[in-house]
Amino acid sequence: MFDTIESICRNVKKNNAFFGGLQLILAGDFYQLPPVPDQLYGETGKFCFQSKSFYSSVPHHVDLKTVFRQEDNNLIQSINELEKGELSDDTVQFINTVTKDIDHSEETVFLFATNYKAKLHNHDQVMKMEGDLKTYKSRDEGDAYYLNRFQAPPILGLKISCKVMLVTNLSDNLVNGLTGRVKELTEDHVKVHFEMVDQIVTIERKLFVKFDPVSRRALAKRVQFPLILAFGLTIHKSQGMSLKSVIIDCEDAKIPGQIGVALGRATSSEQLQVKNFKPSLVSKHPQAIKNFYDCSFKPSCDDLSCCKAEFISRDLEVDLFAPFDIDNVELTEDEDPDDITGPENFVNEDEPSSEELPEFGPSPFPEYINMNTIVLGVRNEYANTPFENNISALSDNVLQNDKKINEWLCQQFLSVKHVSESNFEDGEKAQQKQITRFCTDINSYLKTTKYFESCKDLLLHYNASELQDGQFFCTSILFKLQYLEIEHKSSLVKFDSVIEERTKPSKKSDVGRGNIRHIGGYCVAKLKYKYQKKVQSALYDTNKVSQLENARKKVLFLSHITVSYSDLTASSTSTDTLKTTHRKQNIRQSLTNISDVTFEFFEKMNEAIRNSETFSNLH
Ligand SMILES: Nc1ncnc2c1ncn2[C@@H]1O[C@H](COP(=O)(O)OP(=O)(O)OP(=O)(O)O)[C@@H](O)[C@H]1O
Repeated sequence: MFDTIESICRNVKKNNAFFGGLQLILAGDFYQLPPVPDQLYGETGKFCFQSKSFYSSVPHHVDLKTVFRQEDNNLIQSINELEKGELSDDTVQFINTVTKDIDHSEETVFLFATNYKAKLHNHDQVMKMEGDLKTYKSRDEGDAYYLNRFQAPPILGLKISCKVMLVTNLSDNLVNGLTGRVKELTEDHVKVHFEMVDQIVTIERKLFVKFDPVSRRALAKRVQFPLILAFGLTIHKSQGMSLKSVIIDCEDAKIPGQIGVALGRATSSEQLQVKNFKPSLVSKHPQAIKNFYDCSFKPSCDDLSCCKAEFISRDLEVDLFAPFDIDNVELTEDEDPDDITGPENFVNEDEPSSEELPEFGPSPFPEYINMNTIVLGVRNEYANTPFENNISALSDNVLQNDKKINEWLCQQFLSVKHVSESNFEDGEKAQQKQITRFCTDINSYLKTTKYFESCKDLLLHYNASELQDGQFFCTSILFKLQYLEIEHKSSLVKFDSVIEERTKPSKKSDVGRGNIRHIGGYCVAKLKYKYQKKVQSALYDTNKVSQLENARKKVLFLSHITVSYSDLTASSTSTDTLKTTHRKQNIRQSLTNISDVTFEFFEKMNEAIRNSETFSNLH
């Protein structure tokens, strides 16, 4: 973003100095909330000091050290430590002193870590107010994913006197984030009194568009009043505000700096209440920020002549700091147990050469493969079908021990054996996972040109009138070979011991158990998302009160069985499973982690599924 703005300014001003020669003063605190990535615009969430042109165009760096918003030193120290993710005992102690209920007033603002909680709070507050509720449904068009991300809501429920916030810039002083109270509600407009600018403004519906810069078309459009309820806000939305009375709910806060930003809104600790705080919710920013602040490369502000420097392209190559790449997750080199041997692997394997083929003569097949039985089985399968005659004719050749078809059968048997050897451990009973891989590889083999050509050669040799029928014959043989191989591999251990092993406590590997934990977390996250959507679709609808209550309870329950990643690492007794869950999560650990008790539930469920499998239904 920073580089783009720099380049646009240069182009607009037709001046090759940085930012087209414009003078800039940038103010910011990188220890607050990190940038929000936007895939559509190629924004990876990097900090602006990681932009190529930052150091050349903004050489002077001044630390502002005087705090004006707050006077209470305990509060100031706590905010600083919370933002940096370095908590002292004093700060934890201070937060414990601000957990008591405060007296609510009209001024009190509730802050939440998630949109879901803020929306619910606003719904509850407006429903509690006296007066008629007026709902405004948005007119939507386009992709649901982008529609969900518009600030203006799909249903806006308002009452006279309710607290609202502008979510767009209407003029120089009517800006995004300005709060006010509703004075009048009509079909076409909403009148709002904005106390800060002391203005009563008539607000009309506005068009919101999410534009795709690549295809140059709108992905989603929404027509709605540019307002949201503002009894409760997300911490993100509260950035920049000063609040005289604030209640902060820390539940689900997981972004570095988030709780610090929330406490940083309070002007004093008297009218500050912090709920659901746990030190484990506080995480650190990337090291790149510390590097930025520690940097000694800070020319004084006495000589600003360097700021007049012309744009020199090589300056853009200067890279003083190792870039922080949010996508650069360190993955372990473990082999992913979910990976299955892809078709390419098999296709690239050399097929058994003809020299390896057993001599034609006495049966070259082991005792568990009886070609006559296989071929008769295939013949029976196609009895009373249009393919019956062709398949019978081919079968006859096998039954007459004809050389060509026996060679073909040997070749196919060797191929199946070859795949079997690469999937099953020698002399050990086949596991379900190995069987799945084996079947996948056989399927891949059936798609190879070599297999196709060998069938064609065979069928042309016998003048099979319908090549397609012949293909059915060949493939059926292959499937029967596959089945017999699986049966053989599964029978290496006696059935009794299979049952015994299945009823024994699980002996799965750490990776296997980690996978169960990860899948469990995924299921919980999906369910939670589903019920959150149900809740949101029932807001402000008096016909859906029970649906709302029901779904709300489910979300609450699902929230209770999830834990933050740091809590999990600190308290889990199944730490062996965490390596896998960590590997499967992205750098922010934003996937849902389940508690140990919930994990045990999923493990038992998995065990029950395994136990319900029997030898007879393996195929
Ligand atoms: N020099 C000053 N003298 C008196 N008051 C000041 C001064 N600078 C800022 N303030 C007051 O301090 C409060 C916070 O200022 P401001 O919003 O600029 O800080 P900020 O660093 O942007 O805060 P944040 O990033 O945490 O939102 C405001 O109420 C502002 O009026």
